[in-house]
Amino acid sequence: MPTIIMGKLASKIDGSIRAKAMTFLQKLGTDDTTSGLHIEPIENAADPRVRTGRVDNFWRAVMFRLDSDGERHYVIHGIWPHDDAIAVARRVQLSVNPINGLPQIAEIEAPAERVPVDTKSSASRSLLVNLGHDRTVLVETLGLPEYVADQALTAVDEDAVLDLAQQHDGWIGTILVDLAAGDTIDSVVSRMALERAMVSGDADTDVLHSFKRPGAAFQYALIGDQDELRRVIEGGDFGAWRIFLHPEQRRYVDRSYNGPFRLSGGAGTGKTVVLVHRARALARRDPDARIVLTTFTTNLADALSDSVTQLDPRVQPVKKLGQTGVHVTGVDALASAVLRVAGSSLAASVREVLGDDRSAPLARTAGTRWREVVESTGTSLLPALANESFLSSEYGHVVLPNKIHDEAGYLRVRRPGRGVALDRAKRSAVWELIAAYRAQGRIDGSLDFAEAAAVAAAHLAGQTDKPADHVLIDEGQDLSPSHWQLLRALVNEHPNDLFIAEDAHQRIYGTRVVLSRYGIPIVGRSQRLTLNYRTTAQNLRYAMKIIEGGQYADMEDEAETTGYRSARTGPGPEFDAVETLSAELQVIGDRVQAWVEAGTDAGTVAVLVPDRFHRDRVVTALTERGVDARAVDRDRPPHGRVAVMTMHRAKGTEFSKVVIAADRPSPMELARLEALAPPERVDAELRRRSLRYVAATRARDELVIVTHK
Ligand SMILES: Nc1ncnc2c1ncn2[C@@H]1O[C@H](COP(=O)(O)OP(=O)(O)OP(=O)(O)O)[C@@H](O)[C@H]1O
Repeated sequence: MPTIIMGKLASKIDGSIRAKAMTFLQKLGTDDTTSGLHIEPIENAADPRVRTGRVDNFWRAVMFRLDSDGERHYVIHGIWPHDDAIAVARRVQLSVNPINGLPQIAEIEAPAERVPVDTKSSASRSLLVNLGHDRTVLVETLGLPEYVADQALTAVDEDAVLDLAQQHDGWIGTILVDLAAGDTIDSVVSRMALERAMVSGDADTDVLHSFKRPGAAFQYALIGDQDELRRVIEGGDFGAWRIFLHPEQRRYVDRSYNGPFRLSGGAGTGKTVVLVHRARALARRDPDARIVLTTFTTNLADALSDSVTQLDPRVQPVKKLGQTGVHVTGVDALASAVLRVAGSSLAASVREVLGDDRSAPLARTAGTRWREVVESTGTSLLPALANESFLSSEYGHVVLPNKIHDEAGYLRVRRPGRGVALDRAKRSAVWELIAAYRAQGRIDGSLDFAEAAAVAAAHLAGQTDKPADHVLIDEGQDLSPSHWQLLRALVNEHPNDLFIAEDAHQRIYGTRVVLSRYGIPIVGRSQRLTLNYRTTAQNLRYAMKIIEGGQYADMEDEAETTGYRSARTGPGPEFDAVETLSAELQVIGDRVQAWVEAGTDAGTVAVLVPDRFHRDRVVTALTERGVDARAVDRDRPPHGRVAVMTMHRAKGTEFSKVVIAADRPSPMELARLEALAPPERVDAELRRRSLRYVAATRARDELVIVTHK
């Protein structure tokens, strides 16, 4: 039975022939002598291994046949109309790159067709020359084909190198993107896992070996079975993440870590993809393992769960914490699950954390409680401290994790990283409010979300028999100290216990956490992803400007860096300035309607707005114009309808085309910010910027920003 090696290019099959291509490839993978396939060599072909096959009367597949150790492989290069396919088949040549050992398909052109490049005259204006590169290093260290190196060396700026990268799928394009972003040669070699070719032959065995190198996996996949084949073909470009992993992603999926590991990376750099693949890899490696895949909200968990099933239908997420398999859930739901099964033994943990009892620990305290307490308690504190934002953060970062029960304990406790300094009198006044908050909780018998996580953590900390073997966490930047205590307590300390994905620039909730303060030392086990797969270079530049200059720090308390790059290009973001709300609704309607009327699937369009009030107005305005739009809240974005959602809800989603209604803060919001203590205000400003950054990075292709004059 021949093995199919699917190229990424070939997986982007025209929708109209997808079903026929599937039938063709299925038959080929079963028996290449099946009648009707017409697997034929081509006369005078540049590569004697090239074959064409009959998909239907009109379409032909172009492939390479490789025979090694009695096994046959077909590398699928692509599918074209008959005459084009023959022409392509004549001129393509498969070889092993003699420098980096990766497979390379070159098109042998007539000499006149390739315009000679004058690298000398353009050298002074060349981006890559100015970055210190020359032809020798591009060709002899990285293995770029000579003509690609020459073209790259004449490109004057980043855009010109990216344009060239667009013409080369796979490792050549990816290396060019890295070079355009200013990477050193050493870091390109390491990111792409380039290794010197061991054998420089082009025998079938050598070529086959080249397809199995990590650097080739981003472009080629050895298809194991018919189901996988179907997923590759049906998924097309949108499904590429399931099959074609960048060597860097592959490394983080497969590698074993001797303790908690942190993977950071900007929006769209494939962090979630790594988590989902890693969950599957862990489940495959140990079918008895209990794997928890968690994130900040239930919506995000639903999306993660969908991705696990899309990646591999055999890894069906399991419903209950503690079951063998992959359990996908929001972190607060995780806390509730622990409390539910704890039963009567919970009382001791509640007392340990809060110093008192709760009669209904499964009920959640209302989110308005801090405000009510401040309003109903006469306090000597200035509004800069007597507000929900400061108090809930102080409670969550200092009081709960340290299990403080009384004023004396609060007066003694260290408050690292809290920014706002508190003298003794202020601490006493803060404690008075905290005590009032707790007293109300006692009356209700309930716990708030942070308390629930802290109690669940305390309950698990006392157990040796943990409910999980591996915990994988997405959106780590938004989690609170008690979430981290819970996650730490969920799994014993051992290799591959915690794997954390985070992006400091996308923290839109809560206050920053330093992991080592909550029993999660990373020490040297952290890496960053920098290649953005979602956003075009043009839109990425706009998004990066939003966070430029902000003092962001990561979960190890180090300044967060950027240096993100995109392999995709497209139109730059467009801006519409309006004066009134009705003008804004008009502009949003015009943009969305134009896209839909031009044939864009409405389900790939989204409008992102600051709040729910705004959202409902946009939905009404779009509906009145006859555009099928829906407000998205707890449910998944609708198929075939324009999604309208808050920027907070948009976290973790992506669309082809996005309109952002970038409202100015309301006078009330400005007054609220103004009243905060300076460090809190600085942090609130960072979160506001992060929210705009999150929104600006949701579009794959086109972005429109509607601003107020
Ligand atoms: N190896 C890959 N090949 C093709 N597409 C990929 C690859 N890895 C990720 N993608 C795509 O890039 C997009 C972003 O990936 P993902 O959601 O994992 O990024 P992220 O870093 O978690 O983003 P965010 O932080 O914005 O949620 C998705 O559309 C995903 O399918």
